[in-house]
Amino acid sequence: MVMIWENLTVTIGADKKKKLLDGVTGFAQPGRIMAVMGPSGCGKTTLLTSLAGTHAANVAEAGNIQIKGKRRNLYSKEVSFVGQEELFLGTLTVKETLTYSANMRLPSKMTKQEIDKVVEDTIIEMGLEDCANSKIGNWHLRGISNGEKKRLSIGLEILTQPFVLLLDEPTSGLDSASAFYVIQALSNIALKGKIVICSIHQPGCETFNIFDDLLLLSSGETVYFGEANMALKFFADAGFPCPIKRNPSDHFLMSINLDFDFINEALARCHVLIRVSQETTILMSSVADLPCGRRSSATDPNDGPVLWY
Ligand SMILES: Nc1ncnc2c1ncn2[C@@H]1O[C@H](COP(=O)(O)OP(=O)(O)OP(=O)(O)O)[C@@H](O)[C@H]1O
Repeated sequence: MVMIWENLTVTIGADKKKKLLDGVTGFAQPGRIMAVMGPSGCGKTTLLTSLAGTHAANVAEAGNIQIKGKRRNLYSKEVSFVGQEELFLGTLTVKETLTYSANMRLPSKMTKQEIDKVVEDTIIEMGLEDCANSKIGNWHLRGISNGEKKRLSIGLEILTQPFVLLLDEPTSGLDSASAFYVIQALSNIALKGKIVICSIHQPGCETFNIFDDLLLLSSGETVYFGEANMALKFFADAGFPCPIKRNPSDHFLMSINLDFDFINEALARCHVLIRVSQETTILMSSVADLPCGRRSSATDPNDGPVLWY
């Protein structure tokens, strides 16, 4: 019941020499929310659009993406992608926008009452009750807040109940409290048995703590992939302890930015950065049997880093 991406390589150019992603491997489980982090330009959006099957026409993709044991189908309704762009009709209210989209996208055999129920549930799930009847707004009409717009974008995608929800920086431009609220809402969606993966830039401590899993990228390569709460130990073991009072996510990015070759070498010495290998392939094929949901090991402080490949 997992989503797997194996040896994912994305290149541009006729000669396919420039690699935007270089053999990235990982998996995501239902019931868990994963953060994709890394410096600007490291390939976060590229990874998410590849997983969603919506990458630009000028890039070439190689590798294997599977959902529930089957190769990802580009036209599958199981995967939804929420990009950074928000395109709304400013003169419609939040509820009108959701109702319009629900009528267009939900099965035509559904009755008006059933569609209204889906819209109401989505409004509650995304905490949009207070602004349900407010106009979204545009350049000359003051409307809902940026945080509410982000939650509306997510609401539009969860109308169809996708199994996998991919989001590109759902908290960009939000203050820390609004960002926390958005990620909390996404975590609640994951808890309903969905896979949620989102890129995020330097979340605050409280927001970071919501994430179950973390994928850290640098220059299109994996630096860390595992449980989010084990990343600090991972970096400390590799010789990059997080100073007291520094935000962990700041620390990861600062360490990566030091010198990728240096950190890569240090991490490899610790036998924790393991590149795609024969063993990985075997391990990857066995993750399909993992149970869904948050694992008890995440709460056991005596456990070492759980490295999934
Ligand atoms: N279609 C494309 N054509 C050419 N170059 C591209 C294309 N898509 C991405 N890139 C380049 O690939 C690299 C990774 O881009 P990507 O948008 O995935 O990074 P990111 O980690 O999401 O960055 P940011 O945090 O700044 O949004 C960048 O150098 C970008 O310029």
